Parts: sequence; structure tokens; C-alpha cells
Amino acid sequence: MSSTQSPIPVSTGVVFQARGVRKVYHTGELDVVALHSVDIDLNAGELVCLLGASGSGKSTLLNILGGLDVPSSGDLIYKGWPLDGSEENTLTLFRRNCVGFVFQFYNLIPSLTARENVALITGISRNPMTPEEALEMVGLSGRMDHFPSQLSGGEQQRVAIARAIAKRPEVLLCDEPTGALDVTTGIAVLEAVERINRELGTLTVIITHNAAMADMADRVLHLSDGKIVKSYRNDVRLPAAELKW
Ligand SMILES: Nc1ncnc2c1ncn2[C@@H]1O[C@H](COP(=O)(O)OP(=O)(O)OP(=O)(O)O)[C@@H](O)[C@H]1O
Repeated sequence: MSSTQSPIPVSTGVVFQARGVRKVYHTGELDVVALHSVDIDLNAGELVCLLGASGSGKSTLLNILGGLDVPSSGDLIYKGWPLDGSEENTLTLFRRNCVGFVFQFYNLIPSLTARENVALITGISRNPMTPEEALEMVGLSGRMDHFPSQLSGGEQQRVAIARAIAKRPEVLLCDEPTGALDVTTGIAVLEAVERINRELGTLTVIITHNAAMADMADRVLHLSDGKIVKSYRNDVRLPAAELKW
């Protein structure tokens, strides 16, 4: 994945292949096995929900998919590129060019407007949309010059989503994106994610504790004790606007 390569177009087919992915955290005397032997294929354009109890390994898996961490053993391949950490440059370029992250807390810079928060990313990306385009995609055209303190939690999260997708990543990884929000605001955030997935064809993985959100996914993966114990497809995706919890 050299830095001189042209931008990777949004593709069809398998984006991630995980085979026997295992993650062990060594903390003092204790080894914690966070992932046992995870095998999954994630496909271009899919919207995937990761469900599971606290401690089941969801964030560990998401962090490994996003190149923030690497497996202790097993293989994770992104479109032919091994993400095993043997070449730090590959992981850095992968994170910079191919992945957008959204976390439960928005991590916006308080002294910058919505537009300026997004521009931080568009300024260093290879083929970005403009901050205005990104903010329009999340329904915030009218709030571009507002500071985070002038926006609700849900609006701040939508700025964070605009920041994550402005570089047109192939993959959008969301860790509890509605965890800090009430239902109505959470649904507005999910509608933004749904629109991005549909219009940009971004492979989207959402971690949630909220089983109701599974209905908006193409595919649902249940983790328990570091293993995928159940996996199913929805024949029809429920629009985020129709979710209830
Ligand atoms: N840096 C770390 N060092 C040691 N153990 C860790 C570390 N990160 C996670 N773990 C352990 O790995 C296991 C899986 O954690 P992980 O955060 O992936 O679960 P999770 O399903 O995302 O949980 P939650 O829903 O509470 O966020 C847990 O037992 C956790 O304590």
C-alpha cells in the first residue's frame, strides 16, 4: 500500500477476511483472551451490527479491523493486504486512507466550528469531499459555523460522522455511536450512518448493546466470550427512522 498509489475506489466483493484471529492481552501475571478464533468475511457496502455483552470482545475486534491494534495470531487481510503489524507503514496508510472511526464520545475540538473540525481531516486526505459536502450528508448544512458547545449531543455526533467520512473511506467503524444519546437523537445519528452506507457504499460496522439496532443491518454478528456464536442476515433492512427501543 504505497503512498503514491491512486485512491482505492469503493470496491465490490470481500473487503476483510479474518481467519483464526486471536487476541490476548498480557497484563502482569494474567493473560486475557479477548478474541479466540474469529473467522469472518466482511463485504463491500454491507452494514453489519456487532452485538454482545460487555467484555465479549466487540471493541477488540473493531480496533483490529481498523488497524488500531493487531491480532496476536491468525490472519486479517484487507483487500489482499495483511494487517498483521509487520509493516507499521501499511497500518498507518490503511488507517489514514481507508478507515473512518466514530466513537461513543465525539472528540471534537471545542475551539473549532463544525466546518473547521471536518476540515482538519479533509486537509490531509487524498480525495476528500469538502467539509460542506460531508456536513450536508449528515444533515447539518445549516450548522456549519457553530461550535460544539452550540450543538446537541446528537448534532456533535453527526459532525464526528462527517469528519469520519469526509475522506471517503472504504470502511466506517462505529463503536457505540448512540451510546450517549436518547432515542430520537440516536435515530437521527443512525439515519446519517445509513445514508452514508447507502450513498457511498461504505462497508459499515456498528457495535451496539442495543439489539433493536440489528434490524437496520444487512448482517448481524453476536459475540460471546471472544467468539462469534451467532450470525444471520436480514432479508430486509428496517429503515433507521422506523427503529424503536
Ligand atoms: N488493553 C487491555 N488490556 C487487558 N485486557 C483488555 C484490554 N482491552 C480489553 N481487554 C479485555 O478483553 C475483553 C474484551 O474486551 P472488549 O473491550 O473488546 O469487550 P466489549 O465487548 O467491547 O465490551 P464493552 O461492551 O464493555 O465495551 C475483556 O475481558 C476486557 O477486559
